[in-house]
Amino acid sequence: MIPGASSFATRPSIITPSHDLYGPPTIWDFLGRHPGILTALTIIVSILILEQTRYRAKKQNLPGPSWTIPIIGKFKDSLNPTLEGYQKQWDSGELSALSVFHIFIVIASSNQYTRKIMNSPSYTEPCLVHSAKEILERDNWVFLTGKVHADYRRVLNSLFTRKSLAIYLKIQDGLARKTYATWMADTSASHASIMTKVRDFNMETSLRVFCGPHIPASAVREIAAKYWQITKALELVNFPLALPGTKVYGAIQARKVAMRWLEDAARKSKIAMQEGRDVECLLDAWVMENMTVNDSNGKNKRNFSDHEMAQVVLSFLFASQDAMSSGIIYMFQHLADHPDILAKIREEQLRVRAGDINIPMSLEMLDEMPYLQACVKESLRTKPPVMMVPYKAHQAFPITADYTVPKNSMVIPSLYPSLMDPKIYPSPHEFNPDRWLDPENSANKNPGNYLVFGAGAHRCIGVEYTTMNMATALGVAAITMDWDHLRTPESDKVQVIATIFPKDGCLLKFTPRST
Ligand code: HEM
Repeated sequence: MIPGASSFATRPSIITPSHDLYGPPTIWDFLGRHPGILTALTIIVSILILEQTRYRAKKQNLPGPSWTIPIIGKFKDSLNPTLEGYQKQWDSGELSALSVFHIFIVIASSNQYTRKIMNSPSYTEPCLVHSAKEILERDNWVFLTGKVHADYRRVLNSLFTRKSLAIYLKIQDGLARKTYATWMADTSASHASIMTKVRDFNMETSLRVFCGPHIPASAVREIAAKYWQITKALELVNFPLALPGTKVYGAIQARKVAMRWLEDAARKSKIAMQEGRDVECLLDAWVMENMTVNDSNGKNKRNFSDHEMAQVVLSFLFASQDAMSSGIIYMFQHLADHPDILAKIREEQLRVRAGDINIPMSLEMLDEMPYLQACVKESLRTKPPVMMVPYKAHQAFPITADYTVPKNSMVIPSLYPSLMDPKIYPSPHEFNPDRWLDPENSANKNPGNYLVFGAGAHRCIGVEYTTMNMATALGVAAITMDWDHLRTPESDKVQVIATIFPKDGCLLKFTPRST
């Protein structure tokens, strides 16, 4: 008897199969005849087991799925994010875990851990969404960290001084009036989604504030039209390769178009300032700032190239286009749904303007409009355009005594739960600007919960700019227009596209203000 034959009789051999003797061919017979396939399968199975083992080792006791979908992980969910999905994740724990395309992700929901992530630069740094480096280019200043970041940011802070803001405010006021006139002139439209209207309005405002007369109207239209490609690519994790047909590829093409115009604007701004023309926009303010610094202190000369200046403007567009559009859309929706609050805004507007609705908004006037400012603050709190900010742990980060975020993981502070904390903001979903008017209110007593603009070294550089722009857009709207909201079952549902928008697109009808 052949040694081992008895075992062959009970278990078909993968070495010497005999169909006649042992019944129909099995998978083992097949693999026995194709050892290459067997090896490949063994390798794949080992990789999959390793993937699960590594995921579980990183996750430890954190809430989250106990195994990850091979290779893609939660990629499908990240393609179609919903507020409900995020809420489920936040509800699962102060820290929770998941994995997408082998990227291990820790999500923080509590105010304590959220702030800790944003204030621990020795362990963490912002990484924005996965596609951001492809879209903005890797050498964009927003990816700097530590001292180089702080130094660069100091230069950019000088573009948001009160003197510069006053120049931008004039542009914002003028464009709001011009834009609203076209919205009201459109008598054909009954209630219609304001998504595109507001995005175009916001893009024109941004580009005129940033580039002034140095960018032609055709370029503003072209960038506005192409920018949607960038918005669409802002998913937490994208398909890893920027191949033609992918969203990231489309976004890169849009960036190239925008950068050509922005570089051209930087070049023209330098010429205009050298010719002694007035400062009319952010680029002009920057060029003048450089010229002044260079005159008084030749040693610390830092001349920014057209490309660098264009990259900064692109980073501002990137940071503001979706967030500001979301903020303005929700502001219109909130005020349409709260006519009593809109009436108080109007009363304040007329009082500060001494009845003259044609006076352009100024910083001094804004200072005298606390109710308007409270409405902007509350609108951003109840519908924060940015709900989470992706960071990366550049080294193992002991976030709690029991858990260390592994090096190179994504670690995501969530802003939304802090802004909805019922202990700080009773009836958190209620749009209640009054909570900001009483200095003793828990909202004012706990500024650390107001995370609309983030916290720490990378806190939004455009906070004052944003507040001023939104207040102007709303103040001018309140005195020049009436707007009616067609509420639908989707009005209060949230659609997540980079930021958040009402699911029905916010259906409004604008008419000239009758009184
Ligand atoms: C409603 C409007 C806006 C919201 C809700 C918003 C929110 C945010 C948030 C949450 C961050 C991340 C902060 C962090 O990591 O701690 C951020 C960063 C940033 N924002 Fe805004 N933002 C808005 C408008 C703007 C505007 C208008 C500009 C430019 C004019 C701007 C420029 C930036 C920049 C450059 C950063 C990165 C700062 C850095 O890394 O140093 N943002 N913003």
